[in-house]
Amino acid sequence: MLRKFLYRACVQAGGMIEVRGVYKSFGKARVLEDVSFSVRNGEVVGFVGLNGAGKTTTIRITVGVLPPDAGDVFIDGYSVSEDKVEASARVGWVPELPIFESEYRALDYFAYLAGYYGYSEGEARRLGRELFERVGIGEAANKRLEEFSQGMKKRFALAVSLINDPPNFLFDEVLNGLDPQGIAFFRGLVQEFRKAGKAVLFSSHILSEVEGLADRVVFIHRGRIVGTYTMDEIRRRASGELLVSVSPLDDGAASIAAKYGEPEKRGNALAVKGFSGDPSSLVAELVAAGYRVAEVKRSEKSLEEFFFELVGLRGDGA
Ligand SMILES: Nc1ncnc2c1ncn2[C@@H]1O[C@H](COP(=O)(O)OP(=O)(O)OP(=O)(O)O)[C@@H](O)[C@H]1O
Repeated sequence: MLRKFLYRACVQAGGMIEVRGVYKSFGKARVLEDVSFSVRNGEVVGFVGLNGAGKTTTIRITVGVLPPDAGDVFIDGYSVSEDKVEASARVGWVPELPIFESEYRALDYFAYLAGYYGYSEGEARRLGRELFERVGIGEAANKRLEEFSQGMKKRFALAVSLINDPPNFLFDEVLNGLDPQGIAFFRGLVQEFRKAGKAVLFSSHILSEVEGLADRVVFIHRGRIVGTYTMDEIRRRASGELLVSVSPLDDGAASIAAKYGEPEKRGNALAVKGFSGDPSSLVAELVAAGYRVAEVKRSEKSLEEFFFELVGLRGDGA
């Protein structure tokens, strides 16, 4: 009780998602093991892992449609196990493959769902038209949901998740199936959410997809959290190495290079991992100290390589 009170005193408009020590098995297969992470208010967090890593299962537990075997999730301080109604009212969810009663017309079904949030029929229809316009399905209000493409279903699910303007959002592979216009719209929406202090978690199996959107990335592999990095850290680490062919290749050269990254000897060159700064300054420093520099080249490590390295796989997934 005190926790909730303190929590609400600290965070008013914004949201907060805290996943704590969650375990889940399906039959004998353990799918989540001690999964813990949090998303603070005003923060957009990418949830990245390969197919089958456990992203959807974590998200379903977080929104309260699947019970954890152990551990708990707190939404704005409310436990999804013990304060289910409060917790789920504070979170919007767009599932990976939204499934709706397909024979309904979009606006009719929206109005029916909005009824759960206390909207009258007329208010619900007004809100529906407004949100459909906002998410780009204004023209399709009277279409049957079975005629919707996967991308349109996602947009519809997004409109539904916006009904009560919750302070927390969970998007499962939301960019998958959206056209470029849809992706641009989603990026804009996430910016708005960030400004409004909402907590946003969105899953993807492609790290480069979350670039430009996420402030931080939580990596999951085989049901375990294997790392959490800010996007800046990822870029720094993935910005790669600078290979400097320098002679003599001695400790003095390495200590100069150490100002720019982590140097290690490789063949007749110094590989400076996590290089940051201007390569020409390093060259100038080496030359001023009496070294000869034959070649300098950057080996760009892509974001995907960073990810594969983190989870201990090669780029081909082997
Ligand atoms: N209801 C279920 N019954 C049995 N196994 C399940 C069930 N749901 C998920 N799994 C298994 O749990 C593991 C994690 O699945 P999950 O859908 O959470 O992964 P994911 O990271 O979301 O993958 P993707 O990127 O493919 O969507 C997989 O091995 C999957 O086969």
